[in-house]
Amino acid sequence: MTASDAIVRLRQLRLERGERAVLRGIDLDIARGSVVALFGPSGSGKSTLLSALTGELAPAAGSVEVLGQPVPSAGRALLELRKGLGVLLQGNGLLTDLTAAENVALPLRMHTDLPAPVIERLVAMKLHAVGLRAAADAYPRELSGGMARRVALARALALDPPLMIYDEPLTGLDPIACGVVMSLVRRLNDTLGLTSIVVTHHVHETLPVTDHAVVIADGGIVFSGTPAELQGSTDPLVRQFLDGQPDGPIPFDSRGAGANRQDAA
Ligand SMILES: Nc1ncnc2c1ncn2[C@@H]1O[C@H](COP(=O)(O)OP(=O)(O)OP(=O)(O)O)[C@@H](O)[C@H]1O
Repeated sequence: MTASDAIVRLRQLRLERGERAVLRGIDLDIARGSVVALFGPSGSGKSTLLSALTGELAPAAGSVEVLGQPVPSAGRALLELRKGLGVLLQGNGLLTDLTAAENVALPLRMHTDLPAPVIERLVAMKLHAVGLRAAADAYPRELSGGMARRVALARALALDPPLMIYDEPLTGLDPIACGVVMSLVRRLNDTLGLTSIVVTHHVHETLPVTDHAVVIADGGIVFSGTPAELQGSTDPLVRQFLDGQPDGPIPFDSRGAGANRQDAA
């Protein structure tokens, strides 16, 4: 992969929470146009890694480049970079007293000076993209969990960000809604020319739409490759995670174990 193919480049990245290194020595390139799944046991540092991409957490060492530039630590430059990131956080974050359309319009109202009729048209397009144009006037409480997630997705897409970041997009959804959301992630990625990073525990629902899978555990990347390579992996850490075994190299309480390892690092 050449530098221009990578939309995210991490080099010898070390991320700390408090005094403790959650991740260290992370090298990773994410190819433009790909859907990349980031897996790992609870507490392994997936959300922490996302925080580094969005500039919420500065590296303790190493570098983070997103959209071809080092992530600024603060100020206007960081706000500008964030406009290029569509982030769907855990939970939908929809405002309950606004309709679906009003929720999707929020980022456009906040970050652009577009006239109201243009915003209305853009909102209709985004809702159409997630298959919910007819639900424009519904309030979040009137939507199913899967529909609400898709409205949140439309809102994350509002400013046409080239990079989408999904943190646990399937939590709380039934299997059918999981399938719908993951197919949508893939379809939007391809039709809109995006790059997508999906952090999730839902390995089996996610792998079919994924180009590249990364597993983090024990403070580092323990696997990086295609879904087929992941499924064929014989690495005990990877197998334990994939097969959901309680006993294995990853201690059951991975948060505590990580803390101990870092003390030694
Ligand atoms: N704001 C914070 N302050 C201090 N420690 C934190 C903070 N956020 C996360 N941590 C710690 O950092 C470690 C990694 O947490 P993180 O949330 O990144 O893991 P995760 O892989 O996303 O977990 P999960 O799958 O449960 O969401 C954990 O030990 C967690 O307790």
